[in-house]
Amino acid sequence: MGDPQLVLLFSGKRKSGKDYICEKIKSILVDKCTIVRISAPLKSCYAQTHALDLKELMSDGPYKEKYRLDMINWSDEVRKKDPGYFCKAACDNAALKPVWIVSDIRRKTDIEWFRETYGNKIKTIRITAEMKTRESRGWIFQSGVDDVASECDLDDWQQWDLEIENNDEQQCGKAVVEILKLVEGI
Ligand SMILES: Nc1ncnc2c1ncn2[C@@H]1O[C@H](COP(=O)(O)OP(=O)(O)OP(=O)(O)O)[C@@H](O)[C@H]1O
Repeated sequence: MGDPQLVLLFSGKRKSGKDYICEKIKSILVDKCTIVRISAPLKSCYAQTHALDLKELMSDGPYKEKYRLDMINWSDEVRKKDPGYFCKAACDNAALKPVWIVSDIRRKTDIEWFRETYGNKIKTIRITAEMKTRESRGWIFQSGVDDVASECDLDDWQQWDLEIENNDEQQCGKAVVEILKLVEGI
């Protein structure tokens, strides 16, 4: 594993647009960055141990939603033994680039692991969108998913380097400008 110069940690509720914004940043920074998904080793390990289709699980469709609840519960068991397990696995597999875009930070323990590992190279970014926006993007409240730690643990965390709203393209454009300021000089 090579160390990056800057690690951008993105958090947000389901359908707030984490992936969408991370892909936009990636399309601008291109070879300077890579997207790191904590969900990647998590899903690959889950698919392997449960004999499931990893490609479908990685996509943004009904297959992922069908298994989300069970995956959350299974991954919680792994985290109980080692809270940084999936963060470390994701970083071990990440490409050597100056900027890492971690698209799916969900827990305080995720941030703690990155802080312990990468120190002041980390910047934390919270993406928010109104409930009606998230609904228009397909979000439907699901008990056991939207009311548990994987979705709510960072709701009361207040040390974000950047808090951005993503309800429309205009806000998204502003957000991208703010995020790119964090990358200046790298
Ligand atoms: N600013 C935007 N303008 C238009 N569409 C958007 C915008 N932001 C997100 N979307 C769309 O909303 C949907 C959800 O976005 P995305 O998958 O990025 O959310 P997410 O926060 O990663 O969700 P999840 O946690 O469920 O993976 C996608 O179809 C995406 O294209």
